[in-house]
Amino acid sequence: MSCSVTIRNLSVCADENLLFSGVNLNVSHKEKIAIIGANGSGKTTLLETIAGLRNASGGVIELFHEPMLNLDSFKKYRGEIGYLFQDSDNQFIYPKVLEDVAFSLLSRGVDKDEAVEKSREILEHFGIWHLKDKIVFHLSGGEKKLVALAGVLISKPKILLLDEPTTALDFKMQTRLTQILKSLDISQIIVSHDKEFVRNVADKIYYLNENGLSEDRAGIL
Ligand SMILES: Nc1ncnc2c1ncn2[C@@H]1O[C@H](COP(=O)(O)OP(=O)(O)OP(=O)(O)O)[C@@H](O)[C@H]1O
Repeated sequence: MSCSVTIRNLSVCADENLLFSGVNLNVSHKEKIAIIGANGSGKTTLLETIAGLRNASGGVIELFHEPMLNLDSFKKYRGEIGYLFQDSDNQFIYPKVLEDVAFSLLSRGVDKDEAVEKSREILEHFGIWHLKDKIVFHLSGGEKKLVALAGVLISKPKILLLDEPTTALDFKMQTRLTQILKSLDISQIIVSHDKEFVRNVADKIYYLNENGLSEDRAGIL
């Protein structure tokens, strides 16, 4: 089976302290997996390392079967990886919703009318077209999350990394997000404390601690 992300014996330090070691993971083409674990166990750090935003201390990350030998190697796949940050405010580049969602297409040279049309499509699909002229920083936490996700998905990444996607979402928004993620036929790595949500979305759930990832095969976590 074709794997989008393969991790072998990964270890990562923060401030020279070993956070975790022995992390092994295969995320196949279109597979959805979730990572849970205690506060401070390194879930966000692991996602950042997979995205090439920080250095590993040891081990190998392969994207699309190609080993990422240094942070420069990740550049080739930057357009294939979508990253939804834990704090949506870190995601926004433009002050207005429509401009922000269109940004990644415009930055790739897509013509303005086409970028606006694609933005309209995704905002309508998410049920938030009415927010198009709002200032992103004035939105509710849940609205911000959906706008940020629209901005990530508009460029059609092949791998989606999501850090605590349900934070600030009420039940209705969470249901909407669950439907959106389940309908996406791309590889997803979801970091979350929300076990019910990940059971609904993910094919596999892993628990992270300092000794690596263990899969919750029995469904007891
Ligand atoms: N750039 C950094 N410099 C120093 N320490 C860091 C850095 N990034 C993360 N850490 C530390 O590494 C540890 C793991 O942080 P991380 O955010 O990855 O954990 P987490 O499992 O995502 O936590 P939470 O569930 O609370 O979001 C924390 O103790 C954090 O303070």
